[in-house]
Amino acid sequence: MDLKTTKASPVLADPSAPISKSRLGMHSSLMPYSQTGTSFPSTILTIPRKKPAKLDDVGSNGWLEAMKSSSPPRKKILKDPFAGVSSDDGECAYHSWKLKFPSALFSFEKIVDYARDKKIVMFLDYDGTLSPIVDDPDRAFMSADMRCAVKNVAKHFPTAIISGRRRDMVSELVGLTELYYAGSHGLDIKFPDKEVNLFQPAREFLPMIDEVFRTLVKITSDITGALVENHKFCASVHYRNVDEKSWATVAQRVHDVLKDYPRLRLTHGRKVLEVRPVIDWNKGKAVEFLLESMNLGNSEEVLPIYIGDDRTDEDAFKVLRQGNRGYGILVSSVPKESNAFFSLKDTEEVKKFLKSLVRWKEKSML
Ligand SMILES: O=P(O)(O)OC[C@H]1O[C@H](O[C@H]2O[C@H](CO)[C@@H](O)[C@H](O)[C@H]2O)[C@H](O)[C@@H](O)[C@@H]1O
Repeated sequence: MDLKTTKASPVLADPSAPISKSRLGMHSSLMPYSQTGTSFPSTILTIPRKKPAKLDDVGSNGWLEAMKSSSPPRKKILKDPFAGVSSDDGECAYHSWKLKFPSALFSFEKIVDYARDKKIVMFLDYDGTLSPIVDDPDRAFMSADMRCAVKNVAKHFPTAIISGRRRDMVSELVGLTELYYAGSHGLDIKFPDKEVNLFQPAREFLPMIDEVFRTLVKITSDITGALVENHKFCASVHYRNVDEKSWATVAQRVHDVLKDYPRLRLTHGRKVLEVRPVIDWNKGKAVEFLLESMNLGNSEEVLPIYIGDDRTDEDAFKVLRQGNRGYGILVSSVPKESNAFFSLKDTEEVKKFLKSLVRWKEKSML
């Protein structure tokens, strides 16, 4: 582990110690609906050696179901709670869903009213949040206008990009050196404008990920449309461009490879299978770590806002919700179960929200 910049260590000495309400920065008054859970998840890092439970075929362990429901088309009945319940009357379902997850644009006054005496810290996912979902992951570019919006946000609030992509790739796509970057689902963190200051809690997994990446490339090479990306601390197997009839083959082959790697696990993203180290670290832990590193982890005066569209963003939403510490905003145009508080429909609405925040801040400074 290489940790050079932070004053506060992310590793808590006693994760079971009680945490006071003031430390949590409780602010239930603005919650759109009732909150549960007040315990602060510790940022302590553990690397379990235990073999995770695995089932023998992808049909029986829900992989296929999860694959079918990821990134769902609007007009489809879906059972997965993370996938939504859209149907032919999808519009209607979407509107009633928004009663539970109100639009962050519609609730903007409420949000900034609450933020008035607080320091906002902005966390942004990349794919599906800053750049629209496209078929080719290499062509997921954010618009110049979005870049400008993020740049302006970062002038006023500490801003971090938290992505499943490898850090150097996402930082190149965003192209703003003044931001914090957490790549590989938070496993590779870099502070702004500093070349060497990194936090990489899964360094020991590098050779293993590299090896598994090569194997995944090999075993999917005959599946038309399959694409494997090496994200340094994790690997992604894309099936967005694979004929649905072959999804079971993709799943089974990835599953078979993972049998030989008990220290790796699989998570589901949007038409992507993500192979990650079995360590107690995720986007939520990265958010906690970054707040601590900024010396902003322990205050009622801080309001973290996290915007993301994916299941992996749920870990971050959960952290903000469990501690009632800040706001998760889910980007989705279909109803989905989520730990977020608010919603935005798409990247255009994300941009509007960011611009509104900048306008509000600049006005408040006059
Ligand atoms: O955490 P994120 O920044 O949201 O990254 C998650 C994954 O994003 C990318 O894949 C997704 O976007 C692609 C481009 O729009 C799309 O083709 C793909 O189907 C989506 O899953 C990235 O390529 C993955 O490696 C990331 O894990």
